[in-house]
Amino acid sequence: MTGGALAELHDRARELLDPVHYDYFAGGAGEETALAENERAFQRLALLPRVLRGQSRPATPVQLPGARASTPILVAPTAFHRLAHPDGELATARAAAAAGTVLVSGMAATVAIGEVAGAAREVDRNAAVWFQLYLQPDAKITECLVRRAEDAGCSALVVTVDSPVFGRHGRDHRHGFHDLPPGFAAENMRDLPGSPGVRDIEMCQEISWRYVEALRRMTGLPVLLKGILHPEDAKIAVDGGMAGLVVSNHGGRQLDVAPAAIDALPRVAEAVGGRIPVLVDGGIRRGSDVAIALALGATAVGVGRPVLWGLAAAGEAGVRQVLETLRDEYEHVRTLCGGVLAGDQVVSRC
Ligand SMILES: Cc1cc2nc3c(=O)[nH]c(=O)nc-3n(C[C@H](O)[C@H](O)[C@H](O)COP(=O)(O)O)c2cc1C
Ligand SMILES: O=C(O)C(=O)c1ccccc1
Repeated sequence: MTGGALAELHDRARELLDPVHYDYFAGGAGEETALAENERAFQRLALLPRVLRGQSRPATPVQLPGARASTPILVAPTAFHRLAHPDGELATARAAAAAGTVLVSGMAATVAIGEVAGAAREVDRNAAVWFQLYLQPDAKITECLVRRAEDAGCSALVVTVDSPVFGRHGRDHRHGFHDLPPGFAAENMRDLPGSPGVRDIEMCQEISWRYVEALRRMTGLPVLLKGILHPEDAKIAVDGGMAGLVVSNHGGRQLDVAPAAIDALPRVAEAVGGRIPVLVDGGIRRGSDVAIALALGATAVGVGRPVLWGLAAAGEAGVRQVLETLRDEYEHVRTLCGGVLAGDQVVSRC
């Protein structure tokens, strides 16, 4: 459940969306424990403000791989935006560019990456768009997707590594929702080598670090790994030349017994030791969640479902409202905290 200032947009989205599509966006894996924990974990945390620090006005830009964002609040990759709004990923891209932040556009987008990146650049010619992908068992397919992202002008790749198999989403199963309705397609998967039409996205449990290394050699783009929770995996990623990590349990849509992303962040940040940026997503619903994540060592955060609610409620303007609200709240909280956010300011409410 979305609390705070974004609750109304969530309610509006729920009213407007087909209930099957609403449940696809809202739902999680298994008993939805990881999904609920992502939000609950933030409620268990509080921030100790520092005082009398003679602050300057808050400016909160962040340097990220291939992007300088004006806020540390990114759009996380989510699938099938045209199910939320007819403009789909084009609207999301325009809103992210207007907010001066990075859109991570998904491999499972319903608009092709070239058009998505083009829409962002029409708003701001320096807009940064990253491309999220799942490594495919056939390296030729992965390589073709990488070239499409490069040709589109994407400035980084985000490889999602928490999905050796598809998550089991009970709500989708109960609705019999397994495929996009007619008229919608995962447009990045169209006309790939050896497959006429739209190819299925494959999850493959044989994918290993060797595939990541092959990808790194395939492209000059920075590569981030998304879905890291274990500190040892974070160390392997740093040693393997990754440009960044996203601590994430995939919004509670993969391993249901996974911890909340924010609870996994401190150990990952410690293992990385500042060598590369560490991002986190899952359960970010208000500005104070952003502040807590940054205090615990994140460089930036990703926002998934709230962006979908904004998109469903009001298209581009709705996504802009989500990003602007989170930014405004975050800057306010940061100022009240004395303009600093460090690990020693985070305390438990329990
Ligand atoms: C409907 C939906 C689709 C998603 N699709 C993808 C995807 O294609 N690739 C991916 O890496 N993550 C995907 N995610 C996970 C998000 O990138 C992100 O990890 C998650 O939504 C963050 O949690 P939040 O929704 O609580 O903000 C999806 C999430 C949702 C809700
Ligand atoms: O729904 C998801 O969470 C997701 O990651 C996904 C993966 C492939 C196709 C569509 C969505």
